[in-house]
Amino acid sequence: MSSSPAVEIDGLVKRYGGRTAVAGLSLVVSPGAITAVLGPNGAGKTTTVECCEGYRRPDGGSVRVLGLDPHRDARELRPRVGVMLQEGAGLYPGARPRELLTHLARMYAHPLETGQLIEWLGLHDAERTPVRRLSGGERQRLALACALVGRPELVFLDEPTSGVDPAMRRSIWDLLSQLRADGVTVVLTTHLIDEAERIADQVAIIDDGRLVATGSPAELTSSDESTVQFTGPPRLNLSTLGDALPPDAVVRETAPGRYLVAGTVNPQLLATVASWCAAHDVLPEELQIGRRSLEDVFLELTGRRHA
Ligand SMILES: Nc1ncnc2c1ncn2[C@@H]1O[C@H](COP(=O)(O)OP(=O)(O)OP(=O)(O)O)[C@@H](O)[C@H]1O
Repeated sequence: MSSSPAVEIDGLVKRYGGRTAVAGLSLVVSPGAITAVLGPNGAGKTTTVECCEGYRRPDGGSVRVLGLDPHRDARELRPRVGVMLQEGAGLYPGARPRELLTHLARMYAHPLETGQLIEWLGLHDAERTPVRRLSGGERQRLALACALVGRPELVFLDEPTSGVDPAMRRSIWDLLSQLRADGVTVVLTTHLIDEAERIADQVAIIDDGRLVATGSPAELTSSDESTVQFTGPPRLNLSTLGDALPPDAVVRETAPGRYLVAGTVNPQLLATVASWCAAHDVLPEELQIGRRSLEDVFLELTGRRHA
């Protein structure tokens, strides 16, 4: 497998009239990996992916996909790249899933077997239903099938599991993991942080048209900072606990009766919390040490503005 990047975005800028949707974004996507692009609504995820798909022309910077220019080399890239647009856009409303997939399969040299795709994506009951009558989740799955039917080397999936029920979501995750095992590069956008955490090798967090963090889920959540959480009676006066904690630690009540201490967690910090509880006659029903989740990191990086 080649080790050159599957996608290389360098200083990408895209404007819509006076609005800058992507503001100098750089990102390198490794081949044969699953990369999840996360970001708040309007962060510029779809615009970035559409520049990679060749649907939009950058106003600045450069994009290389499989070493090629998505616009200039569109013809060469088409058979090698699968695309799933947001909410299954681009499907003919009158087409039926089986005929649509069979038709698409004819355009590729080594397509996947249509029946197999229909089975993988649980579309057998809907294979003869016109697209316009499919449920939202069925349409999503059909769009995913259309992106995969040509056996692409690289797929761009815009929110592939949005509107899909939990069991089917897991099947899609399994399918994406299988694609990765076969050496396919997957780039997906999602609002589901647990999706990124479970299946992505690389996560890219975008905010305001810029890349604000990238790394594996473990890299993004690893830090000395962690948390102690405990439960007790609601509305405890935390000021004396705050005074007893080291300067880098903070405590707050996150929900009635649920308390969170964030900082450098070590045995001394735990002892401080336990002795404060003893002094205030608080028996914590639950007391646990936790790592920052990817969601904590995401909200820290993107949430302040939206809070
Ligand atoms: N064709 C367009 N014309 C004008 N503005 C647009 C156009 N497409 C997108 N935008 C704006 O560009 C910004 C980025 O949009 P984009 O769809 O890339 O964000 P996103 O991160 O994919 O958002 P979401 O999570 O809501 O799908 C938004 O403010 C959006 O309103």
